[in-house]
Amino acid sequence: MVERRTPIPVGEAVKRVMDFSIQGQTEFISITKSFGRYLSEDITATNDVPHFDRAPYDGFAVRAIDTKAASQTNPVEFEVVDHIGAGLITTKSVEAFQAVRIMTGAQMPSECDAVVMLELAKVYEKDGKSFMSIKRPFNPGDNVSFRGEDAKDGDVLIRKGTKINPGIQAILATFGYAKVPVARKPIVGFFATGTELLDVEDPLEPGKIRNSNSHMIAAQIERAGAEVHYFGKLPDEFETCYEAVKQALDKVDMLITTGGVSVGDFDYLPAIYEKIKAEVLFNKVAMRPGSVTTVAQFNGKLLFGLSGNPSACYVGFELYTRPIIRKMLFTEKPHLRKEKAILEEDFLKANPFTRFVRSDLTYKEGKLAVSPSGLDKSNIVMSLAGANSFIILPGGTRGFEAGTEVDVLLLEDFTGNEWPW
Ligand SMILES: Nc1nc2c(c(=O)[nH]1)N[C@H]1C(S)=C(S)[C@@H](COP(=O)(O)OP(=O)(O)OC[C@H]3O[C@@H](n4cnc5c(N)ncnc54)[C@H](O)[C@@H]3O)O[C@H]1N2
Ligand code: MOO
Ligand SMILES: [Mg+2]
Repeated sequence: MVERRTPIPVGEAVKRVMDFSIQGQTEFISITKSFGRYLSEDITATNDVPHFDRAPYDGFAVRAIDTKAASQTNPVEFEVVDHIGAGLITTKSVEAFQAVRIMTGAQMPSECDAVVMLELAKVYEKDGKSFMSIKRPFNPGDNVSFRGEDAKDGDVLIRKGTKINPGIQAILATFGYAKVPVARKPIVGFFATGTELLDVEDPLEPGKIRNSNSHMIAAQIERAGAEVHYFGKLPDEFETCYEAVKQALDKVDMLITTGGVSVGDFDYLPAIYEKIKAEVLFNKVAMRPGSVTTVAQFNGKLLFGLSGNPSACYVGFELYTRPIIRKMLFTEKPHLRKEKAILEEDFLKANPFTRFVRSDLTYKEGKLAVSPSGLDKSNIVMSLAGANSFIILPGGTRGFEAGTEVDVLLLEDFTGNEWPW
């Protein structure tokens, strides 16, 4: 008698995975290697930025009070007592009707509170001394970039769990983070199972297919922010698969297999979980594709038995494996980000189970529009290339017409979503 499995709702399956106790770890890496990694601690300003008042223009630093009487008919003259560029500070004390020629980025002389742009000053020499004159008054603070205007010492600037982008790299450098606290990348191992599988470089043979899941999953692991550890492909042989899975578990933080997880005669994953005494969290989910997705735990490690069918495998990873990886990367929003979009074409199939349709989400005149990126069957590979999202069609619904607003999950987003969607 074939085993009967009871499907559980997607939300329950997600919860069982996310309740699994697994923590991220911090490592410190050079800032030069930190782009694209995830912060494991909040980043706080360690000083004011800028940490001194400075000139935002090339010009003359003056005391605003000395400029009050300046007008078109009454130029006011200043003696230029020093000349500084960025990185230098003046040693002069600026007295009434004196100015320092100052370049963008240089620290303001302490007595000065305004900068006259070069274009507004008339420059000349008299008796071997430098002078400039202006024909308009300035207020205190005019053309000054103030200490702390960009950030104040102690400000929390970036939350842990954020993916480091080029702007964050600039912030890390600004505050002297030569070593950056980032989440250690979880090591995600995986096997592709199936006697039918050929390697990419192999010529086709009758009954055999090239192993596409490995390359797809490797990229999904990387996109999720984890480290890929590919153990290779396995034939559908119980002992071989059992030994391989058992030994691989020591080398990884979690282990994925693709294929061999359904009720077929050569689907050995269920028996392997039993033999290693793994606790199965679920083995049937009310979703399409990916209903056979199985998750088990053994010795503090999760085992993801993803379907062999490419589309089902892809969806299973995004819904269950990616969020737990993201949790280990310290984010508070580990799930795929959900948005609403207008369905661009009819999708008239009924949905006994919740359906995750691989789809192409675009902007149309300021709104989000979405359409399936190919055939909606779990064995289909081609629809995956154009998929940047999943349309969620709830279980128990009949069909959806073009123009309907639907929920979509974003695959290329790195901010994420809290649970529930
Ligand atoms: N009697 C039943 N049969 C099936 C059921 C069921 O409930 N009762 N479920 C179906 C569903 S739904 C799915 S999904 C598949 C899941 O099968 P498995 O996860 O056991 O995967 P396999 O049987 O090993 O392979 C399925 C399919 O995928 C191809 N495959 C496998 N690995 C790869 C790979 N690395 N690259 C590309 N393609 C791969 C494989 O050749 C098969 O065609 O079971 C249904 N059957
Ligand atoms: O698990 Mo299967 O992918 O539902 O088609
Ligand atoms: Mg099978």
